[in-house]
Amino acid sequence: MTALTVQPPFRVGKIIFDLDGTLIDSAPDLHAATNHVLETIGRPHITLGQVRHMVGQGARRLIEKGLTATGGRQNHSIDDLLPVFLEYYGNNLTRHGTSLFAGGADLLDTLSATGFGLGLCTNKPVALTKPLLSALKIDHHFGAVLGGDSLSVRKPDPRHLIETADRLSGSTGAALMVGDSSSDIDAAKAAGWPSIAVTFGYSARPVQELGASHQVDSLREIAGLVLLKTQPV
Ligand SMILES: O=C(O)COP(=O)(O)O
Repeated sequence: MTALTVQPPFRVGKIIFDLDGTLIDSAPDLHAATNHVLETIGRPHITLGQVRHMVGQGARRLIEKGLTATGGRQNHSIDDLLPVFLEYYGNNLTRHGTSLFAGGADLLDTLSATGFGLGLCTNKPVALTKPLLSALKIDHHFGAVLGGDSLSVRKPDPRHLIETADRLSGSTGAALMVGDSSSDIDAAKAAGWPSIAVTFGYSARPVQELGASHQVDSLREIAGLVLLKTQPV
């Protein structure tokens, strides 16, 4: 864990997680789906490293960035390419190796057992999020799951986080956001929440510049940090 100068004492009953780049390494399958779209319009493939920095603002933005990286938008319509992406990705959510980051399963088990209300707030379409959580066997931990299309707003709009927390039943008190990108941390700041940024995710910006309350180099650090600084309320 990297200690920052400001360390507010967490006192939260709810923890909201981002998905891609935070709990799961989904880049291999997002990479394959993006290249499938590019292939259908005769564009060259892009690398896994490029895709890692393109994830976090939903499927439309990923396709747009894939086009930009391979010659520009030109006359291609995202509306036409989105179904191609969603069909391929929906059929291949874990085929190329999408998996939990190290320590993810234990972390969720510990937090659930301790009584935290856990929510998931991602910019991924919700219809793909739920089967992915099931495939990775972590769906039962989350009392609320919101995707990028669940509301009319999405991260970095704080209402996406706040609504996720509000839909958690049986837990009260303030919430903590755990994420990897500026969308996550900006949304938490706008909501007035503390946040933990993971350093192993997909942020295009250096994580220390995101302004999170804390940052961690592994999911394994979070239980100790949260249990140390919070009492579920
Ligand atoms: O960009 C996406 O599809 C999802 O990204 P997120 O899970 O980091 O919000």
